[in-house]
Amino acid sequence: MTEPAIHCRDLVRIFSAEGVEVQALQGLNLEVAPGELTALVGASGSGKSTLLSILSGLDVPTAGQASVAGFDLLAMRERDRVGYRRHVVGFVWQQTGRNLIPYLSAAENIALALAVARVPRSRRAARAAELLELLDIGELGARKPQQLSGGQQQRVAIAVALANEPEVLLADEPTGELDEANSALVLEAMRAVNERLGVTVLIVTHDPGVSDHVRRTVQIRDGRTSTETLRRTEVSDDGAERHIAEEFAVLDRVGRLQLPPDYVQALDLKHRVRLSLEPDHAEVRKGDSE
Ligand SMILES: Nc1ncnc2c1ncn2[C@@H]1O[C@H](COP(=O)(O)OP(=O)(O)OP(=O)(O)O)[C@@H](O)[C@H]1O
Repeated sequence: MTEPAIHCRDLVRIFSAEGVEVQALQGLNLEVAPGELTALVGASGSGKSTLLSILSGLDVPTAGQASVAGFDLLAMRERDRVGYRRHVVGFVWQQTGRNLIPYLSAAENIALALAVARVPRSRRAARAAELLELLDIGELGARKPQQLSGGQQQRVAIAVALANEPEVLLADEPTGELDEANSALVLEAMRAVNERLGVTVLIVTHDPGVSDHVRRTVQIRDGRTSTETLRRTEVSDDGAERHIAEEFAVLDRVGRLQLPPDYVQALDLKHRVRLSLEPDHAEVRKGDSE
């Protein structure tokens, strides 16, 4: 079996602020295969940014396991972390200002990232042009960020993030400051780089439009992965295409799963529930006898 590009097992991150403990991640499990394009969604405060900070090597988990492209994020020393951020992962942040240097042109921003990635000077201009072309903004290389639309800036940011040829591209709300049309272009660009370069992509987002661009959406609730939606297209005999989306609950390694809150509410489930094993399924029923 190939090793997952992203692997988190029982991941815990506890923040202590003024004597109060916040469990941002409470035993999160996630596997992303190499070359997969996955969206991570969840309510505000569910732990998405915390997870992304850990995966990008900016934050260290309290307990559990986390590895990206075979790099163990708990065991890594500070010096290795710098190398990891420089060579293994690429990031795109929500704020366009955090991604690009305002006084450099799009091509110069990419060339700078190439310099940091130690690409020889003689190859930088051609590589920058290639990346701009890949992102469909080949003609915009000479423009400074403020001369570009938000969507164009984020596409330059993707090119910058790809400069070091990362194995994994991480994006935190890359469409958070964009309108619907620009969001679609940026998500499409993510999909295109995933397909053409084979880079593994994980996008954290609130954007409901993301479902049109990714096959797998993982939902985080209260610091754990709770459900997943997988989409596929079926072509019937008469050639008609049908888009199918199926939602799954996630079962962890020891057999735990989270029931969706609307199920719990609809059946008024509390504290204890009855479980029974049927030939081809399991049943969950209200536990208390009336
Ligand atoms: N540095 C910190 N110190 C204390 N608590 C923190 C810290 N960072 C995050 N938290 C808490 O951890 C929980 C998860 O936060 P996180 O930012 O990961 O959520 P999120 O899903 O990314 O939310 P949003 O969608 O609003 O960005 C929240 O309760 C948050 O208040």
